[in-house]
Amino acid sequence: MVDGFVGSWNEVSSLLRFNRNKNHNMGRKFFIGGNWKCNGTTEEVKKIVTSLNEAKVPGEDVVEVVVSPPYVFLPVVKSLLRPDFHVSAQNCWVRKGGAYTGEVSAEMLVNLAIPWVIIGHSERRQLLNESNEFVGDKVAYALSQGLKVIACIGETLEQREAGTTMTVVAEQTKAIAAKISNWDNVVLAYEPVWAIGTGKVATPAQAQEVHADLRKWIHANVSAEVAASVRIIYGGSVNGGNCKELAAQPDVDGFLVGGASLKPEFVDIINSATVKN
Ligand SMILES: O=C(CO)COP(=O)(O)O
Repeated sequence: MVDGFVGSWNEVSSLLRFNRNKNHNMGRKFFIGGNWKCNGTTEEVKKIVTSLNEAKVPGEDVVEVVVSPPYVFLPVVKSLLRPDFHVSAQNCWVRKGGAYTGEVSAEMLVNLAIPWVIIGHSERRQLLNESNEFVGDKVAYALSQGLKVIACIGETLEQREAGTTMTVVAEQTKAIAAKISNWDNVVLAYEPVWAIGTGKVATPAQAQEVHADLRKWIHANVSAEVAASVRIIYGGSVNGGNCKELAAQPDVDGFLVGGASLKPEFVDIINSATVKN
């Protein structure tokens, strides 16, 4: 009797889980990040916020929207932005603040109630020599302070042409996995370097292939649970024209958008979340 009850409860709960997953893409809410990079004046930033505030987009139950202005504009954007959208910093320091001229600490972001931070963007990896290990340390420290992290990975054109894409992104992910034990507040952004700012977007098949392989890697090296639940978003020349086809890929859980996040087409990209429903 007890066994029968346990059995049927397991059946019911797995059925519930199945239905929930079927409707919501394994429970992974679509995520749209707008990385404004090193762009904007106060006036321009206010204009972008005004147009975002007027935009018609699906509710927070369907899509999570996070915009990432430069540090100096974080307070103004946060104060003006609609409450269903959130803000992110583009970087933070690897440990507690102190004598680190020019840096901004995770504690400061928390103090300003900035919930998200981008870490390991390829522009920082390339231009500022941020290593896999340094990125892993930064992700771990930011999480330890209560921030949510968009952790970026991705291969260069040379590495793709040499057939090492998966090795490269697995190494980058491994360096993060080595430093953290809880992935609940991590979104992984796969951003092939050759696609960033080049207009050369990955094909939906290319993006899907890497995302699916990454999920398999996480399944084997982290856990089945994290593999099923972690959101893997794509970044690199996403625009209003190509977002729907990319969004339709089963392992693409959203986008990290650069150039197009400064333009009205960002709203179309947010609306591509409806492809999943
Ligand atoms: O780097 C990116 C987002 O972080 C992508 O930039 P683009 O969308 O301009 O290619």
